[in-house]
Amino acid sequence: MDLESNCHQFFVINLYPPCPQPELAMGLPPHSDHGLLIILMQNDLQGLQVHHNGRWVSINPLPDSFIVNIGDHMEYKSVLHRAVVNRKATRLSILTSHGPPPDKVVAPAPELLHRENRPPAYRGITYKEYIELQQTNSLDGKSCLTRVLI
Ligand SMILES: O=C(O)CCC(=O)C(=O)O
Ligand SMILES: [Fe+2]
Repeated sequence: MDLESNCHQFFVINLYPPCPQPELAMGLPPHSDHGLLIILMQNDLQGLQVHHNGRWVSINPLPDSFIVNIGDHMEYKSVLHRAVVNRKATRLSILTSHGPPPDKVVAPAPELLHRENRPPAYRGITYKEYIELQQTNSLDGKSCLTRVLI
């Protein structure tokens, strides 16, 4: 397989400086990640929270470990998460995100729809357009997947 033309990798660094009023600020608003697989490392500070059973749960950083997230394009439940800030120290997270090429239209696989005899639940959209949609401020705390539901 020609990996260069069949996938797209992002490298992201998030820097969250100390915040005097963390209860009034948000490091990164709620979202689920685009792409297939996201591998994240962070310094030894809490900040990442996942939405679980209707509430935000803080993820304790484990030394020498990565957090692996499933992205929206895996068609498996991607998790809604956010990053909060703190009063005392700078938090850093570094991640790579792996997805299809930007111009690739991602849509439910016709073979699976046919086998299940079901209409598609999502409209087809290029990976690039999906990322642009995900970066808008109009998601209102919801996963971008809700924007491509039919
Ligand atoms: O800083 C974090 O732990 C989360 C970063 C994140 O969710 C992202 O960049 O998509
Ligand atoms: Fe994320």
